[in-house]
Amino acid sequence: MLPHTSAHPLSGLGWNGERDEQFAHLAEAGLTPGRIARIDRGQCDVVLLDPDTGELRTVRADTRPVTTAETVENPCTGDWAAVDLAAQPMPALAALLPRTTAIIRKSAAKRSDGQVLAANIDTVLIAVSLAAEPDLGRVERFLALAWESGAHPVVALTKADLVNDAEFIREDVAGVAPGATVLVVSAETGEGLDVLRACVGGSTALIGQSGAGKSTLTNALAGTEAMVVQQTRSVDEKGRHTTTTRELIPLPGGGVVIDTPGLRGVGLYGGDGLGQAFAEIDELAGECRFDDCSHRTEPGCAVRAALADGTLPERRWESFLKLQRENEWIASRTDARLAAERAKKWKALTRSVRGLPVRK
Ligand SMILES: Nc1nc2c(ncn2[C@@H]2O[C@H](COP(=O)(O)OP(=O)(O)OP(=O)(O)O)[C@@H](O)[C@H]2O)c(=O)[nH]1
Ligand SMILES: [Zn+2]
Repeated sequence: MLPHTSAHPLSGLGWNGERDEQFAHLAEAGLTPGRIARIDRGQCDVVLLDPDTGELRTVRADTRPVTTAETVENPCTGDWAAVDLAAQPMPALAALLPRTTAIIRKSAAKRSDGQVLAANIDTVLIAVSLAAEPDLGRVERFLALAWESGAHPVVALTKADLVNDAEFIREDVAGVAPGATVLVVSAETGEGLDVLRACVGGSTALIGQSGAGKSTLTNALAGTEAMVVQQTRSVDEKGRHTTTTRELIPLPGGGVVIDTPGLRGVGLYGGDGLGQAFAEIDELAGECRFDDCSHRTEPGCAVRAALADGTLPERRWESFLKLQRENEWIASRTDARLAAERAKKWKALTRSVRGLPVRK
């Protein structure tokens, strides 16, 4: 087993002792750990430590061996995978490690399966431009999605150089973002970037509307060292391949930014992210006289009372109801079931790799 100190060559990409332990059986079977940087129709770019040179490199691998009909289980950017470098005709993914977090998008209104956009994210960085008045409903939607993923949300109000009441707007946004960090930044003047850097250790996924300043923020965070992962020859190809790691961008101080096209403009998918994004409504509902209060006509309704005296703004309540309606259709397919299935598959796989029972 590889030592899991901070000096581990993969630790900058998010590898840690827990993953090292999970991977032990697979390493014994001759597989190499790698982090998926990009998915592309049946294949992916995966960043791994070359077993021969000990250096990081990007390898093109076949994703089909770990692809199933359950789309939410399929490999995505940010997943840690076990790579079979010796597979023919090209390297192939042999297994995915269990995810710590995942950003999931429902694929179409009538279908109940989701698409995983990014996995193993520690922070969801929500970029919101100060160039126009922030759409609080949209911010709330992003926040619910972020909480839902299991990662911690940070809202970056970008382009602060364009306004002179940034702090005022920050307070407004912070008011609809309980539990989240809300920062004011400018890539133009450098304002707030140090604080932002301190907030985005580990793996950060970027979401936000087109033009919100996501690419600019990534560049500011990554600096000129963005491309430390060199493109090198893949095992079975003569030439250099042309794909880049631009969707999994290593940061100079360690950690990565994940910026994939799929993340740009995402919806919601089930669960209690909504409860966290609207924590004060959750709390109010707990104070209603009836446990199953629908907050419409019941006596002793704390939500109605808060709406009446203005402590709960009508806009905030409407926004909550709208997102809740969007979420309802998915309620029967819980994340718990998906997690259980994944754990089952994982056990079966490690067992088959090693031919031994797996420790719990
Ligand atoms: N004044 C000012 N302009 C900025 C700042 N950050 C970004 N911009 C500008 O805003 C525009 C959009 O920035 P991008 O970084 O491309 O935004 P994006 O979110 O990546 O946009 P998409 O790629 O469309 O999703 C560009 O013209 C940037 O130059 C800033 O801090 N200040
Ligand atoms: Zn109520």
